[in-house]
Amino acid sequence: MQFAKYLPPTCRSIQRGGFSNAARHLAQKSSTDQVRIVEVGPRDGLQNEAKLLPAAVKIELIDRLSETGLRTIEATSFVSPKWVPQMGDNTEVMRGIHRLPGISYPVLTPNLKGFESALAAGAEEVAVFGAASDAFSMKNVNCTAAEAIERFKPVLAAAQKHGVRVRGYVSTVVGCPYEGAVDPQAVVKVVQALHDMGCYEISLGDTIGVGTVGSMRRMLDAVTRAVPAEQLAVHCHDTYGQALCNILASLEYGIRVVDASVSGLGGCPYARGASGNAATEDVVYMLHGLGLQTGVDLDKLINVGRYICGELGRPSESKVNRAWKGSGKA
Ligand SMILES: CC(C)(COP(=O)([O-])OP(=O)([O-])OC[C@H]1O[C@@H](n2cnc3c(N)ncnc32)[C@H](O)[C@@H]1OP(=O)([O-])[O-])[C@@H](O)C(=O)NCCC(=O)NCCSC(=O)C[C@@](C)(O)CC(=O)[O-]
Repeated sequence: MQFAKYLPPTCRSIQRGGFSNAARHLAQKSSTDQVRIVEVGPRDGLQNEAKLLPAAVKIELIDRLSETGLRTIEATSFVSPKWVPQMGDNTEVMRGIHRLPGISYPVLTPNLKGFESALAAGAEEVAVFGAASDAFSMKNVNCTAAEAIERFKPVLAAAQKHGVRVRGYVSTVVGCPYEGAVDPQAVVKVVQALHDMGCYEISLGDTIGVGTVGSMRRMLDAVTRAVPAEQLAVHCHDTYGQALCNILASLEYGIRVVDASVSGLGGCPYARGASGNAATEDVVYMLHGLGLQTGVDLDKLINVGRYICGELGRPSESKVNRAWKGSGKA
């Protein structure tokens, strides 16, 4: 993958009076603010791990995450097992987890078939996933971005009938692994379509983690003009180490829902070379440092990260988790 093509032609200086001023302002103005973290490790994380884990481990992971104070835990996806074999045990996982009151366990559903299977497995919230680039959409769901939107219409109709909440995703919001930089207006088009069809929240995915504060701001300037920040979330992969900066930039726009993956698990099966999401431990540490509340117990989360990394046989991608270990804190 040629990541250099995502860099802006000139290195723009930080706008709006500087990033640290903006962050200070944010912390002062919003000290009582709550940020909801959408934990995507069991789905986005494990869908791209080379090691196939048994359903029992996934269930244990979700149950342990449920004890950390997280309110949304994306559990699995109802996609074709030929496309993503790692999620082939979706029904077993959904039936096995111990659902706690006040916690939502959404699952991904690309089409009506997926929605019907998810419903049968007891899902009460689903997510449809579109993209701002046709090339990525073709690789990911075998149809164009516009065709994917058409497939979502019956899902939304069925969800409404069954009282199921629907979240929307837009992938490749700043860069596509096949097309390069993405025009913010292409993002607006998909966000608007998902909003109009009834998604209660739309998560903006920097799928391959090439975004910078500059490109995120250009995208968010356009998107927040079309849909209120209260109905948006951000989903930042950390390939270039920019995820936390990009999340902080989105907070400046009033976004208060952040997707993250425990210990930075995962990547995207259709974006070779992309690393996992921002690690939940690192996101929580940053948000708490800003005086924002998440309701998440960082000590417990650290232990969940260690549990799943132990099962996968690899070190945590979370810097906070590694530092906690070094400092003997947990
Ligand atoms: C969407 C399809 C199914 C289209 O795949 P297709 O081959 O075009 O589908 P089709 O309708 O032609 O059906 C082909 C076969 O798939 C079956 N099928 C059809 N639908 C389903 C279903 N729901 N569940 C199980 N099976 C299904 C269907 O029954 C049939 O089975 P056959 O007759 O050959 O035995 C496929 O492309 C697919 O499953 N893609 C999955 C892609 C995926 O999971 N990607 C990762 C998630 S997105 C992501 O990670 C990004 C995100 C959200 O995190 C945000 C970000 O970071 O940007």
